[in-house]
Amino acid sequence: MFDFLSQTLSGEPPTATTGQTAQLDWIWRAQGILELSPHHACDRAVVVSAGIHGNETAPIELLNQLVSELLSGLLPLKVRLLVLLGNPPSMRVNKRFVDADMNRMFGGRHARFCPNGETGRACELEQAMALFYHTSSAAGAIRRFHYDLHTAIRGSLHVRFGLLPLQGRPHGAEMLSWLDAAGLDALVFHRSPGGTFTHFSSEVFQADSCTLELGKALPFGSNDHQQFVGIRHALEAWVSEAPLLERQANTPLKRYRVTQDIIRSQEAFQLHIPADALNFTPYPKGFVIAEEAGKTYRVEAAEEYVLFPNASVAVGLRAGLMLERF
Ligand SMILES: O=C(O)CCC(=O)N[C@@H](CCC(=O)O)C(=O)O
Ligand SMILES: [Zn+2]
Repeated sequence: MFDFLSQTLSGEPPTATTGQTAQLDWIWRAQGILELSPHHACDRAVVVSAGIHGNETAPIELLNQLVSELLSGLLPLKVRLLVLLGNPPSMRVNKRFVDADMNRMFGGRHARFCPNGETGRACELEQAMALFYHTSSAAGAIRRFHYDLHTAIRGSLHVRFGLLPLQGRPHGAEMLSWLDAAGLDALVFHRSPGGTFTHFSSEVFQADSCTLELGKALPFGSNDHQQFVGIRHALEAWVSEAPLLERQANTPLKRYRVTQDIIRSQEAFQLHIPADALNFTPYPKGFVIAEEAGKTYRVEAAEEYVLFPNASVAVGLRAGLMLERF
């Protein structure tokens, strides 16, 4: 039985690209792209992805462990499952990306970037997802889900949280209660379309999709896996259709919506959020968040919370989000 992560990091295909166990069939579709199907019929098609940013290693290790448990028969598989390790070249060098941020390229936006490894990979992942959802539908698995796992650059006042893409239909109740039971601290609702992988799966395939932020980004081998036990159990329960225990956290899940997408549209761009500010730090009305020629971003509500502030993004990309509670 091959180790999916080692195989992906090696850059080589496995000796056999298909196989089966007592419970499932697997197909290695390409580097970092593995499909698993149970022998019995099922109605869910689930995509789990990690490593869209190569330095966010804990979720990559988490998915690798999930694959090992499934392939060894330790965990029963009850859904059709596509496991994606997003950006192997950036995983090899422990960087968020090699040339450009892939999580701004989905939904065909890769065509707007200078062609590079990430534009090609974003296109390959879109096609792998399309093939998976279509073949799953043909096999009767018509309920689509996508969880894209990340860790953040900064520390955070909410350690574990989900980001839900903008969509024209309500977010699925089953996914929302799973996120609650998984012990997340907060949910953030986007209010504009984006080039993220979850926006793509939600918009194009009507999947119930969520970006999961699970802690702070650290290199391979440096993660404290105790911090990821809750989400590991939640993912195991999801793919094996086992009941998930009630939420263990003693505070209810908080809800935020995006009030402002801070875009760096020029080279000369100043962000007034200190380097050590944690995600979800509140700022008062009137506070100047960022400035560039002809544009000043200010806190407009009584209080807004900052998320993912980053002045060094490429021109044209998101340099942070401002949020409000609701
Ligand atoms: O810590 C940071 O600055 C970024 C962490 C990260 O990669 N977050 C995702 C969120 C995607 C979303 O908005 O759904 C990203 O920025 O791509
Ligand atoms: Zn990320």
